[in-house]
Amino acid sequence: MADSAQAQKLVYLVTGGCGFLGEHVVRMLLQQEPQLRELRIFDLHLGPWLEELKTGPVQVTAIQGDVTQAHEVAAAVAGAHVVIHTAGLVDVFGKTSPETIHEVNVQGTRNVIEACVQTGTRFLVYTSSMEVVGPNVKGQPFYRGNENTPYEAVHRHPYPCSKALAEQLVLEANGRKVLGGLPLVTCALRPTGIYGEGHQIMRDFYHQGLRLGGRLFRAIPASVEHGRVYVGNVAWMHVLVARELEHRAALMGGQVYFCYDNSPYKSYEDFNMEFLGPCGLRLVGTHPLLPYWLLVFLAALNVLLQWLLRPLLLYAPLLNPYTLAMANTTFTVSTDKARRHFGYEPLFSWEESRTRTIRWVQAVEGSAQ
Ligand SMILES: NC(=O)c1ccc[n+]([C@@H]2O[C@H](COP(=O)([O-])OP(=O)(O)OC[C@H]3O[C@@H](n4cnc5c(N)ncnc54)[C@H](O)[C@@H]3O)[C@@H](O)[C@H]2O)c1
Ligand SMILES: C[C@@H](CO)CCC[C@@H](C)[C@H]1CC[C@H]2[C@@H]3[C@H](O)C=C4C[C@@H](O)CC[C@]4(C)[C@H]3CC[C@]12C
Repeated sequence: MADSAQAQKLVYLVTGGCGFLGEHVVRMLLQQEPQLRELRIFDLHLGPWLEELKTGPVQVTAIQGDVTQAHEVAAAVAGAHVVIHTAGLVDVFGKTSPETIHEVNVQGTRNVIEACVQTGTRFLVYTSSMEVVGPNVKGQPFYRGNENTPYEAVHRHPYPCSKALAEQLVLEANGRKVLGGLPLVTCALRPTGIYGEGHQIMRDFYHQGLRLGGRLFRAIPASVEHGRVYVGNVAWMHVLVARELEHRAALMGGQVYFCYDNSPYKSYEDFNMEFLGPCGLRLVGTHPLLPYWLLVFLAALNVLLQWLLRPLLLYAPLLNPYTLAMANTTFTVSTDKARRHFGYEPLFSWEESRTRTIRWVQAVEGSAQ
């Protein structure tokens, strides 16, 4: 693929290309992949910003479609050299049913794999998640672990269950013969908590802080480390993996890679303050202001309220037993596997990631006034 004879010859498909991560992958591909001839963007909801991309040298094809519909996926995949499958239902707040999460994340991924096999697409990059590993239901810490660190990955929540099943399907599909007889090459990227421009939960915390008079209240001990990675670096990893899969198929096929960069190890709340602080918010308390048992109680109460109110409205607050466990369990990554296997170095330094995210929050602030 590196031959100059093949310059501007490649067709890529990004599923979920209008999501938070997907948009960054799309923009990164257009900036950093000189061999791109056509970029297909497949999503349930197409963003208006796609229009501005259509004036460049690469043909941008927007496809409104549903990954749960095998025929729609097959039509989008046909003729693509590489598929980057980021589409998924990211729901840890009980907004959607477990069945729907399974349908989109697991059956949707199965449809993508089958479409590759049936139409002859050889390279598939899957956006998995740290949650495929943990934190597990026992709340055991994963302290600066890597892809080989032993950890009991046991889940009950529909979202991590679905991501784990989908990842397994993708890895097992590595080596399957696609139309034409050549082997499918797959791999999975596992981001930790992604942050950056477009991060909805950061926006929610920001607005919550504004409603509380510029304050947020510490709920989680500062000593609990939570892994975070900048969206631009996650997108860059996807671009690199997609590019290198053909050249290093034997090494990279069937592999998993955590997504990492130089973002500091901090608690979830302290990390958010790196951006919300410069935007005028203050985190009150050096220790959690409420005892942990009370948070557990409030989280359980939210589940009950969600269930009681379901016939009337969707009550989906940030705090529930699962999100509390996630925020309250150390889970951080320290690895260089991506560097060793495909030469990954973060494209954005921590300072730049931070500055970009702060600028984005400030713009959100401007637009909210
Ligand atoms: N946000 C994070 O912190 C994080 C961390 C680890 C992994 N991930 C994974 O990264 C991927 C992208 O997550 P995100 O945070 O950008 O979420 P997102 O919700 O912003 O983006 C997901 C996109 O998928 C699309 N989509 C959903 N259902 C679809 C369907 N049935 N058919 C077609 N498209 C559909 C949505 O419209 C959306 O544009 C997901 O697979 C998620 O599991 C996210
Ligand atoms: C107890 C609250 C007091 O402030 C804090 C609640 C925070 C939670 C809403 C978030 C804590 C950890 C987050 C998750 C994590 O960063 C990794 C994720 C993986 C990814 O695949 C999807 C998003 C998420 C589940 C992310 C969601 C929000 C948290 C649970």
